[in-house]
Amino acid sequence: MRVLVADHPLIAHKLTVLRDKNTPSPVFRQLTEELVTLLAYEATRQVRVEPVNIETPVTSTVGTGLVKPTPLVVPILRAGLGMLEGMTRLLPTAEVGFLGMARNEETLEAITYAERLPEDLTGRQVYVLDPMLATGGTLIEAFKFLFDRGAADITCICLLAAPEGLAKLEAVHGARDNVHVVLASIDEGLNEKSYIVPGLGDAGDRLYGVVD
Ligand SMILES: O=P(O)(O)OC[C@H]1O[C@H](OP(=O)(O)OP(=O)(O)O)[C@H](O)[C@@H]1O
Ligand SMILES: O=c1cc[nH]c(=O)[nH]1
Ligand SMILES: [Mg+2]
Repeated sequence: MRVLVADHPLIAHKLTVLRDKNTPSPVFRQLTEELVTLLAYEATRQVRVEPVNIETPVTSTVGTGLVKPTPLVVPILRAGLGMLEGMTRLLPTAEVGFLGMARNEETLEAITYAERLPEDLTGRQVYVLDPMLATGGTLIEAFKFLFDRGAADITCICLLAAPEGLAKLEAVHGARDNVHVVLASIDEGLNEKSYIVPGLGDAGDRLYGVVD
């Protein structure tokens, strides 16, 4: 498993505004999209490409095309949905599948309440979108789902991770060279409610303004 924390002053700045409890939902949504586009630039470094022959107005040349089938992007509802637009802006031909998952805030168990993915993911590159990696329970379930269907490799883009969640993911997938996590920040840790500290609060609530 490879973990990459994107190191860029604009990412740090946008993340700071996102963390601020006074940032309203419309600004939060806009910043989330912008951050994802910046992180996606790093996360897609290993996207599969092949040579393609094209004609420019001047001559024939060999360029670069995405290998088909193109990658599958999987936002984890709700909060991951706020990252979709920022991702598809960079990868407009990607297909999109959906996983609806919610963490039970008492047991911290991740429950899957919706799934709309291709049955067969054999050989596919998959990009999972979820802003928060807290205990890691949600991503471990999501990755299991995708690998069980044959996904070849998984790159997850998150905004924040807690060291505890990363360690849990590492314990399950550490030996794999086909799991990548791209982040804007590794925060200090989890509080007594397993929220990320300093964090940004509940990402779904802040994106959509509904407190659950
Ligand atoms: O690493 P974990 O401890 O599993 O927690 C992280 C999960 O919690 C949040 O979703 P939530 O369950 O709040 O659902 P929501 O997106 O509908 O708000 C977040 O978007 C992750 O999916
Ligand atoms: O800090 C956290 C932890 C889980 N889910 C969130 O949205 N935020
Ligand atoms: Mg939530």
